[in-house]
Amino acid sequence: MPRYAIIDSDTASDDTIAILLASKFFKLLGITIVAGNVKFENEIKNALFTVEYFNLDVPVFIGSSRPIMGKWRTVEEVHGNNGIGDWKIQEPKISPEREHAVDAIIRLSKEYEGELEILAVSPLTNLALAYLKDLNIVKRIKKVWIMGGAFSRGNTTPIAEFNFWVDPEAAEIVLNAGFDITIVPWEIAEDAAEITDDEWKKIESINSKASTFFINVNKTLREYSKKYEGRGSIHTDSLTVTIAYDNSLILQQGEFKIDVETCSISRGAMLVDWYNFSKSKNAKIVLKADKQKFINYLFSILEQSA
Ligand SMILES: O=c1[nH]cnc2c1ncn2[C@@H]1O[C@H](CO)[C@@H](O)[C@H]1O
Repeated sequence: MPRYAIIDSDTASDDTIAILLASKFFKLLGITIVAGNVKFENEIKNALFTVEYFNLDVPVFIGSSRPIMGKWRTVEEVHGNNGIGDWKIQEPKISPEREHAVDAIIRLSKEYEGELEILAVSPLTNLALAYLKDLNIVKRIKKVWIMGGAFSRGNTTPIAEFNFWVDPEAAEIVLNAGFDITIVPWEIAEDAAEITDDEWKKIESINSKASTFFINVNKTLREYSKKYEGRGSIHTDSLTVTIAYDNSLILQQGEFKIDVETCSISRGAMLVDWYNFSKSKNAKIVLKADKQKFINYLFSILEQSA
């Protein structure tokens, strides 16, 4: 039985690998683009390039080019000016679909009612807008996997992770809509999705079409991580997609009421109601993930010279 998914992506560096993994693990019905990591035109181009490079038969839908309310900044310093390590690529020959991403999410949720999973490795703007346009989407979508939120070690502000920080209002809307949600937070990925020097060298030496792609698109991410965070690059989006595919990667999880702070200095912070003061729960959260299993999946796909 195939599993059906849409990946929602602000396509830069690790997002492209998450797209590749998702296309292997799921019947991928679409890539929906949302504002986040880098200039919007470059995100679209990176998604199209990924589809073309790996010959994927997956449509790309353009979504929201800005968050719902707040101001945000793109992070070219993390991903490279073009979002993929400044790799000089040719203009993709394929084009995005004319249908808007929000409409595509709503339509596909009807066509694949009860079977569609959303892999949200991005700010949650598109999904929030789809929900606001059609509240019944909640009943039709099987599962929402979210890469987002930090417990207390933010990668964008001292307390906020990038995806929640870019559009905290969207995150708050999605978290409280009633979806079946599992969140993979930043710190969990720091532990389970770091590519060390050793692993980076091993990937280089695979020398397949996919490993060459991996090294090129993640070059700036790696340099940034080494220089500013003092370790290897963190492949959170790829980890989230792999966890969605194989739940045995989850070594520990909990279910809590989770909110996102939308005010001033703590904007984008994830609030976990550890002691259940609110007497309610709205999402599961991964607390520990299996790094070895993740690496095995990643390497096995990079070794297939697609
Ligand atoms: O410094 C960073 N390291 C890794 N990913 C980042 C960084 N900044 C933004 N992102 C993006 O935000 C999510 C993780 O927070 C990922 O989805 C990634 O695409």
